[in-house]
Amino acid sequence: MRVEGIAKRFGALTALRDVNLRLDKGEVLGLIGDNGAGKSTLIKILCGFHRPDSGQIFVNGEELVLRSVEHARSVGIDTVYQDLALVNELSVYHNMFLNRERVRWPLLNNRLMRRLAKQQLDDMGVDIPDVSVEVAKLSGGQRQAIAVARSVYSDARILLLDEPLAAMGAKEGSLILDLITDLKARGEVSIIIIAHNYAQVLQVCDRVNVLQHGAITFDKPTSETSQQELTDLMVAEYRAGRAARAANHHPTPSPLPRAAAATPLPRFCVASASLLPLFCVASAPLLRRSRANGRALISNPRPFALDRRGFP
Ligand SMILES: Nc1ncnc2c1ncn2[C@@H]1O[C@H](COP(=O)(O)OP(=O)(O)OP(=O)(O)O)[C@@H](O)[C@H]1O
Repeated sequence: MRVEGIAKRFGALTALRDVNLRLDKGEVLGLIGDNGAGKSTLIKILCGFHRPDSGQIFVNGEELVLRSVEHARSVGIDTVYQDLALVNELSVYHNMFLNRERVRWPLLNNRLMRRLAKQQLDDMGVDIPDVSVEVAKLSGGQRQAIAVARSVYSDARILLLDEPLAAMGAKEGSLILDLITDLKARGEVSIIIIAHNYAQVLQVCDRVNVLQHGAITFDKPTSETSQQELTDLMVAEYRAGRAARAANHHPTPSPLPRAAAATPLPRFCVASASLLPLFCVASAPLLRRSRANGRALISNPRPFALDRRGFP
């Protein structure tokens, strides 16, 4: 896959400015970048969810104008999102064949789907003893593995993994890393992985790209870079961003007193305040009378008089 000059704006915000990227056959490419750098936006463009404002995508040398996620799938580009798009209430095998169910007319061929799902998961080294169990009962790592296996067995040739290792413990994470290593060894699928853990990126990827300011600013084989270099890049980016924000920031000491001093009191406030003594004097007799009535009622409680309809 080759991506040239991809740009994407959301209103006034430029998410991607000029992205150029290549993914070789059978390669695992790590895509890293700060929060909000545009990584997910790029993945969503590559899987047909967003239309880019400009730029081109080529697969096997041919330009592709992706119309939808289904269109991207039909040409072999599939995505595993952070939320995995699994149906918790369905079994593992039903999820594996979601949208491409095997049918023995007029019924679902559950037996065949069960057998194939078990076989496919075993092939990929994913250990799920019972594929009839509901997906909701599995661990995060197992669920992620099912989502990946589903994409691989739906004939995806390009797999886009949006933070597949996020929020996973060491054991679950290593299940996915093993799975990706396995896929890499087969060489049939090319993979882009978004990840924030540089150690894992270096462990599993062939090459790493850094997305900054809406463009790819760093492209190296993982064998030629290190966790330190990637961390330094990100820290430098963070410091540059903070310095830019500080340069644009005009400090205002305690905004409330300043605003109060700067803004004159509205005229109606001044008028109401000056009328307050007059109001107190005028309402004093009324107040005295109502207090007297209250005292009289307390000392001599009277039952309510009821009218003819029985209302007080
Ligand atoms: N649908 C949208 N509408 C408006 N703005 C969006 C939309 N999607 C993304 N953005 C904005 O585009 C920018 C890039 O977002 P994106 O999610 O691609 O970043 P990211 O690099 O994946 O971040 P993270 O690592 O935090 O997931 C952000 O400023 C985000 O707020």
